Amino acid sequence: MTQAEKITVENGKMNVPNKPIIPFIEGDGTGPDIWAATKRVIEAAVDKAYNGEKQIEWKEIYAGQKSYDKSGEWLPDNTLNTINDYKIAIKGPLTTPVGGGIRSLNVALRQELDLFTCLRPVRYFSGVPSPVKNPEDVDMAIFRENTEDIYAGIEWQKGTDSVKKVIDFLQDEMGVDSIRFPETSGIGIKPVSEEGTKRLVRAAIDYALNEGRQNVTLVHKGNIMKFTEGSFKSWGYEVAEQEYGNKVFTWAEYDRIVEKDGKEAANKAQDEAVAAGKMIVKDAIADIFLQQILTRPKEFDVVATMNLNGDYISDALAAQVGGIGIAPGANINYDTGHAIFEATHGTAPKYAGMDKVNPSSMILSAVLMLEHLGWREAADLITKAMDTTIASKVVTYDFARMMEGAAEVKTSGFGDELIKNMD
Ligand SMILES: NC(=O)C1=CN([C@@H]2O[C@H](COP(=O)(O)OP(=O)(O)OC[C@H]3O[C@@H](n4cnc5c(N)ncnc54)[C@H](OP(=O)(O)O)[C@@H]3O)[C@@H](O)[C@H]2O)C=CC1
Ligand SMILES: O=C(O)CCC(=O)C(=O)O
Ligand SMILES: [Mg+2]
Repeated sequence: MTQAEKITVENGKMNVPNKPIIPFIEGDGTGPDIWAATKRVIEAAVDKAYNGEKQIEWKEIYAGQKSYDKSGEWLPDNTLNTINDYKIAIKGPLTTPVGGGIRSLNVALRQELDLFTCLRPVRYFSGVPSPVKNPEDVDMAIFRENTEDIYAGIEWQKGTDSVKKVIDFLQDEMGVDSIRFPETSGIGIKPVSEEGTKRLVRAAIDYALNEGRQNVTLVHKGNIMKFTEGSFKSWGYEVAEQEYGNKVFTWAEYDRIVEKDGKEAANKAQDEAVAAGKMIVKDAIADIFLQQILTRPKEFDVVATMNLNGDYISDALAAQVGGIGIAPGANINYDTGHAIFEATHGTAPKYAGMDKVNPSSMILSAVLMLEHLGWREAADLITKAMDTTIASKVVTYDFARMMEGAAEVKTSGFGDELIKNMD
């Protein structure tokens, strides 16, 4: 029997043994339902692809309610240390209360392990019911910065001594006179750094070039938040031009040519760059971008954006290809090789324990994990089974309610169906 071993990373190269130990967090709410189906599907695919030559040994680690009930801790050090040590993990969603209580454990995992990219690929599976006319036009990969922004949760509550101190400082020492209601305001801080932006944009450009994509769009609200979102745009263009100059043509370059030689010259330069096989790096302001991905999604391939924008954009795009039930994700540090794979959606608490929700988001996150491990044969088996199963209209409630002639199955039943359709 093959000995189970840790995945290691040496000189930036990941070594995956035939029997890697992979930690998992079951998650809160519907997490246990979707994890049970996901685990069975992964095991069946690996078994089928490698005839027992490869196998995953699962190692349960704890976070969220299950952890709190067990040890009184929401996110024990042991969980962080284990992921740090074993490099790759997969998790179900974890609850974050609104307006008080603990801060997001999901965000804490990303920050503590410095998983600076949240990669969320969004593509259409034929037959999935969608609210738009041409959902197949959506094929985008979102690179969401995962450690900074207003999402970092640096904020002070209204009426506390701390918020008073911050407001006094802003008014007395920084000359701020635009806090509309200082006595009743809470305050949040939005850190966005050059370092954080550049490593994220670098990851997005590398991905786009490797995947042969045509463009990367930097999405920001830099007209309003000039030194955070606006700087994200400038630093993004900087990294594109300084590090990928011979492989990309940027809209910053386009604008410089317009200024110097006019629009015709800029259009000509862009056409020549595209003809020479260069990839376009462009940008869009976040509000209009949300309209454009709906009206002309074909124009966007890879999206690089900040944390909060990325959160909104990923749920919005998921809706276009059939909803959050089929939206996978991965939190990755491309420098250290650490990664946690997780669905885009949350705990969907009203369905907890009902064996009802769609496990596809978590299963497709597992596909990303298998691809990350280099186990493409197993990943492809699952993706193909997903195609076949959806085409046969055997689906969970979320798709069944929008699909004519569907046979509704439970979470576990959808897992069974995928396993049956693996060939
Ligand atoms: N990474 C993570 O762990 C995340 C955690 N969360 C947390 O999850 C909790 C609940 O968040 P909430 O805003 O309700 O968002 P959720 O994503 O949990 O659920 C919202 C709705 O989306 C649909 N949905 C979600 N998951 C599925 C699925 N697997 N299959 C089919 N439909 C699904 C359901 O729609 P319908 O009602 O129409 O059937 C559900 O009611 C919060 O505490 C939040 O902070 C949120 C996002 C990510
Ligand atoms: O951490 C949470 O509870 C929400 C996170 C979230 O919505 C996301 O990462 O997409
Ligand atoms: Mg979200």
